[in-house]
Amino acid sequence: MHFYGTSAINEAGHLEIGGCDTVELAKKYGTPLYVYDVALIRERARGFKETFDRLNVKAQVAYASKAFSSIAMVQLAAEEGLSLDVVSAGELYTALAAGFPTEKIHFHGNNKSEEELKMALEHKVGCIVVDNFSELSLLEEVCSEQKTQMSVLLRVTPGIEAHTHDYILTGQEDSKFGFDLQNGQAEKALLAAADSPWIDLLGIHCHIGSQIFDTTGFVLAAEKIMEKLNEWSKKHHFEPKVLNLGGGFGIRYTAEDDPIPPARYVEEIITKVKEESIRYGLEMPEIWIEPGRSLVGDSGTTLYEAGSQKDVPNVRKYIAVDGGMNDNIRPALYDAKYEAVLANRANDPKEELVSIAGKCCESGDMLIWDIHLPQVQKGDLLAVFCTGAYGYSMANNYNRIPRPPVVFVENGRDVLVVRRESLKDIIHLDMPLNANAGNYSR
Ligand SMILES: Cc1ncc(COP(=O)(O)O)c(C=O)c1O
Ligand SMILES: N[C@@H](CCCC[NH3+])C(=O)O
Repeated sequence: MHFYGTSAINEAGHLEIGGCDTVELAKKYGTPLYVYDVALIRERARGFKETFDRLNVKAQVAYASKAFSSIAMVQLAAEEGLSLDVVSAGELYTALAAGFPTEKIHFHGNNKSEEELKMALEHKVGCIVVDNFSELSLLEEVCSEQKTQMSVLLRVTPGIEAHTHDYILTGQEDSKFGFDLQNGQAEKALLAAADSPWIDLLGIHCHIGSQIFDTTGFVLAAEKIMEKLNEWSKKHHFEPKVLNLGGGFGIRYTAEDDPIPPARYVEEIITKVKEESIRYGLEMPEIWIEPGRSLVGDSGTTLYEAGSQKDVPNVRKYIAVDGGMNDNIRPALYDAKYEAVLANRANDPKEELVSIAGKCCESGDMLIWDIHLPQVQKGDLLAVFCTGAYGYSMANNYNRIPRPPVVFVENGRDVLVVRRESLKDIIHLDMPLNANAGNYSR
């Protein structure tokens, strides 16, 4: 068993996280339940920041809140001195509700609405990452209407095929994101932005994809961008203050994953940008990054109760749990792999090979195919590791299943930070068609 952060087996043979017994947590909050190891999030955040400090580079580490956004999570990011990447009015609203310093918010998205841009301006976010020409003109309109200048990064697509799942690749030429660096679009956007009295062009942004295990793609992207920046400095006297190289740093989900330490990504990116700045005689820009998964991914564990079982002789044994693709759609969406243990019998020998199914009406609703576990009994507690990123944030109510609560644990204390959705919550947006609405309160 691989232990993440503060996870360990206690004297009772139970999995504990943050000094809290997961069996007790399950009793107190019910299952399914997301448990976040706060100390591990802090350690990851500090690791990134210390690397920049050690290398003496001006930087911002922005937490990509799409990985897991909640008021408490955003407040934790603020406590750790992180900036924040938001992609929608909803993520921005969460940040505002959390009292996050708005000048440290970076607003992303490939189809921001006029309302979203107005909201960003009204709350004076730190910068808007402009994705395409339509957005550039819409932003100009909104800024000129409100007589407000806005700081901007231009998102470019460098034409890099990083090695990861196709659905989470973003740096390749054929992508819905960003201005193409090679075909002249990015340069056109640069000129348009530089020409606008309403836009303060801070620099360039690039994000090549997610769950990437080596530094080659990042280094190549930095190299390609620096080459263009050299060209643009000569042709257009443009030198960026900021170079944002996005997130995407891979983490360990299973024994098959062998990620490099987060600091290595940062070190290699910085080394490349420094080298290229010296080579071209350019000022070293501030380096911004926006990790999501590598900040919160391995700090999250989901607890489930084992329920019904189905044995298909000579084929496989299915163990169904009380959650599934509602709270973790990644296996269905990306064929993502996870490790798990029986949290109430963590020392018991592994005796059988089983597959963990969810409770949705979908054959693809599987959490884990083929895992060795002790003989699972109804009522056992299954802990699935590494569900901290893109678990809760992509959770859904398919089959009208309420979303689980989220608990933060640290130093033996547990704090409920997102409550469980109730059946009332499930129907609270519904409008009855006639008076026969039944007796259930809404
Ligand atoms: C623009 C942008 N920045 C940052 C991230 C965070 O990526 P990750 O969670 O892989 O670090 C993403 C998601 O892939 C993204 O699209
Ligand atoms: N949601 C994805 C990654 C995409 C991240 C956002 N660009 C995942 O779970 O791996």
